[in-house]
Amino acid sequence: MGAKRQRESQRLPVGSKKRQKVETAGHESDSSDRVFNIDELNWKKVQLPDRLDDAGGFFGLEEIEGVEVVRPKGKGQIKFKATPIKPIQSILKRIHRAEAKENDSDVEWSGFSDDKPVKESQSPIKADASRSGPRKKDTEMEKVKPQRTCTASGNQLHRDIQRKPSFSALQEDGEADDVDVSAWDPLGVSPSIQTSLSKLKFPSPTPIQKAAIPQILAGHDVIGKAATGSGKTLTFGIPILEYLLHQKKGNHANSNQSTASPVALILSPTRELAHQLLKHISDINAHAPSVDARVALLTGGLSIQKQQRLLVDADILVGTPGRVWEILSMDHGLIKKMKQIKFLVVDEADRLLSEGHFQEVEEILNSLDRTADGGLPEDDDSQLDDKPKSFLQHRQTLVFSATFHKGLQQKLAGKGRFIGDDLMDKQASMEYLLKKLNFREERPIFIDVNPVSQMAHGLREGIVECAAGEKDLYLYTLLLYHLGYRALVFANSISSVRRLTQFLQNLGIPALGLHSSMEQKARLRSVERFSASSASANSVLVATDVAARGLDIRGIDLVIHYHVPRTADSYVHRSGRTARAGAPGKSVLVCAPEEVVGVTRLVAKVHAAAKSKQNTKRIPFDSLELDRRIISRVRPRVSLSKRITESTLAKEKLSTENDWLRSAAEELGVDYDSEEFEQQVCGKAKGRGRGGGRHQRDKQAGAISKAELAAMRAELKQLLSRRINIGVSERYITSGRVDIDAILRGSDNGAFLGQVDTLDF
Ligand SMILES: Nc1ncnc2c1ncn2[C@@H]1O[C@H](COP(=O)(O)OP(=O)(O)OP(=O)(O)O)[C@@H](O)[C@H]1O
Repeated sequence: MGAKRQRESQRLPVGSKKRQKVETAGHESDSSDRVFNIDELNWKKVQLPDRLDDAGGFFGLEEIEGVEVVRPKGKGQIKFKATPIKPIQSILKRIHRAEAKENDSDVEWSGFSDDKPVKESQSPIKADASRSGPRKKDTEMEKVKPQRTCTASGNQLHRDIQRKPSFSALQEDGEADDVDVSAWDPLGVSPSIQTSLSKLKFPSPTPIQKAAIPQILAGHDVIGKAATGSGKTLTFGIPILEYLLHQKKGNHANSNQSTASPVALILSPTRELAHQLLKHISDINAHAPSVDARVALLTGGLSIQKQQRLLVDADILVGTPGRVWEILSMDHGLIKKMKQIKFLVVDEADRLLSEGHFQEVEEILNSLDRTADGGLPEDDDSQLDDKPKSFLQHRQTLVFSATFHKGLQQKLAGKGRFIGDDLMDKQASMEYLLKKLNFREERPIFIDVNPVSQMAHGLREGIVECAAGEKDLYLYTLLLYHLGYRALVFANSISSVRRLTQFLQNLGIPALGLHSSMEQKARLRSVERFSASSASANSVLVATDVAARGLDIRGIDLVIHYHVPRTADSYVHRSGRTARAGAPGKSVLVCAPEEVVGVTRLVAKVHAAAKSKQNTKRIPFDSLELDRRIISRVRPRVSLSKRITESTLAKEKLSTENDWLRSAAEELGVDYDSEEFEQQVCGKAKGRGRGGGRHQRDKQAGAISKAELAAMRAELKQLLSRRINIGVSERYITSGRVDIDAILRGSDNGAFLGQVDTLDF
C-alpha cells in the first residue's frame, strides 16, 4: 500500500500564535483541513469561576485537539481550522484497475448474484408493532429492509445497526403470539407446520423456500443455491417434517407399520453447523406436536455410545461425515435401516463434496446404496451408469449451498458431461461423488435464487488498509468503533486465533476463541456463550474458517477478516455470518500491502457477475479510514497487550516443551540440564534449522519475569481505565467547566471521550 498516510491531530491551545504543519511521506497534514467561521462551531456556555485563577486551562478557555486558530492577515474575524477525516480512495482505484486485468485467476469462482444492492437512499423502515400484527402480508423476507437512518452525526454507526435481525423485531413485547402465515399455503405446507411457523414468527417463505419447497414436496431431487442466511435449512427441513407427519398419520390409520427407521440423513461439514441444523429443525418440530420428530445428532467430539443410543428410535439424523461413517461402519443393522431413508441432504455441498470429507462421504454413499441381494456392489462403479433408476426410487437427494464453483454448478444443472472416474484432481473427485449421489431423476432440479450476487442484501463491504505489523492495532480500533455489538473475527490459522483471543482479552474485550483443535465441549461453549442473548453484547468471537459456514448467530453486526480469506468462496461464507435473514451487517477486510493483489482479485471475482449484469464498473466496496487520532492514542495499550500476550503464550509453550524434554531425558537416562542433551535434542530448536528463530523469539518473550509481566499488566490496566480522549482537554474537564454529560453523550459506546466520526461505508 505504499507510503502510509499519517495525520496525527495537533495539540494547539486556542490562541496559540504558532501554526504547525505535520508533514509525512507525501502528505501534508493540513491539505484536507476545512476552515470554519466562528459561528459554525458549536460553542457552549461555561460558568466562570468566582476567582479566575481557579479556572485552570488557558484562562478558562477550552483546549480542543485538532483545531487550529487561523488569524487574518489584516483586520477580520478569527477562523478555525479542523481536519475532517475522509475515506481514501486509493484501494478502490487499484481494484478498478485490477478488474480490467481480471479473469485469469485461479480461484474457482462462478460469480453468481441476484439481488439489487441496498441503496443508500432507501427510506428507513421502522419495525413498528403493526408490522408484525396479524394479516400483514407484506412482511416477506426480501421486503424487510435494514433499519437504517442516514445522519452525519458521530457514532451514528451504532444506531445504524440493528441489535437484532429484522425478524426479531417482529417479536416485540405485547404483540400477539402468532402471525399470519397464509403466505405458506400455496407451497403445500400443512396446517401443523404452519402453526410452528406462526409461533416462530416466520410469516412468509424466503425466495429459496418459495421456489424449492413445492418441488421437494412433489418428490423431486433438488439442488438449491441461495445467499447466506436466506433460510436454506428450513427449505429442506420443512419437507422432511411434512413427510414424517404424513407417515405418522398413515401409521395411525394402519398401526401395523413401523416408523423405527430414520427417514432422513442430513450431512454437514462442521460440528457446529450440525448442532445448528438440529436446532432449527427441532424449533419447528417443538411447535408441531403431531409431527413429533426425533432428531439425533452424530458429530465427533461427543460420546459415541450416547449417540448410538439416540439412534435407536431417531427419525432424522444430522451429522458430520466422519462420525456418521464411524457409527454406520460399526453397525450393519443400522446400515440396513439407513438404506431405507427417504431423504439424503448434503448441506454446504461444495465444501462437503471436496477437501477433507471425500473419503467418508464416499463410504457413506456406498453403504446407503449397497444391497444385501447383490444389488449394487460396494466398489464396482462401472455399474452406476447402467443400474435401473427404480433401484433408488425411494430416496430423494437434496443438495444445498450458497456457492458452487462454476464447473460443479454446470454439472449439477445437468449441462455438463461427467468425466471418468479419475480421482487425480479435485474437480474430478467431486464429479465422482456427485455421480455417487445417485439422484433419483436424470436431471435434478437446479434452483438458483441469486444468479447475480451471492452476497446478502443488507451487507456492506469495506477494506481497511494498514501495514502488516499494525493489523492488531487496526483490529482493536475497529472493534472499539463497534463496542456494544457482536463481532466475528476470522483468522487463517489456529495459532493466530489463540493469540488474538488473548490479545483482545488483555484489552478488556470479551473475546472467545473457536478453532478445530479445541475440545468439542469448549467449541460448543464458545458458540453458546457468544450467541447467548444474556452475554455482554460486545462479545467477539475469534475463529478460523470452522465458523465460516452455516453458523446462524443472531445480532452479529460485523465480520472482520483479519487475514484475507484464501478463496473467494471463503470470503462469501465468512461475510455471510452477518446480514442474515434480512438484517444489515458489515464485512471488513484488514488488508496489508502484500495482500493487495489477492484482495483485488478476490473482490473483482466476488462481484464480477453483478457488475457485468448491471453494466457497471463500480464494485460495492468502500475503503475505510480509521480516525488517526484513535490509532495514535491506542497504540501504547495495543503494544503492551501484544507484549503481554506474546510473553504469556511463549511461557506456556516453553513449559510444555520443557515437560516434553524432561520426560525425553528421563527415558534416555541423561541429565535434563546437560549440555550434551541440549545439543542433541534441542540443537535444531536453538537456531540451527527451521523454527530456530521463532524459538529464540519465544525464549526471549518467555524470559520476561513474573514481576515485569505484572508491571506491564498494571500499566495496561491503568491505560484501559481511561477513555480514549478525542479532542477534549482533560485539564479542562477536571476544571469542572464543561458539560461532561454532554461530552459523554457524544459517544455511545463508552470508549471515547469526544466526538468520533462513523466509519464511512
Ligand atoms: N421464512 C423465514 N422467515 C424469517 N426468518 C427465517 C425464515 N426462514 C428461515 N429464517 C431464519 O433465517 C435465518 C437464516 O437461516 P439459515 O441458517 O437456514 O440460512 P442459510 O441460507 O442456511 O445460511 P448459510 O448459507 O449461511 O448456511 C435463521 O435464523 C432462520 O431461523
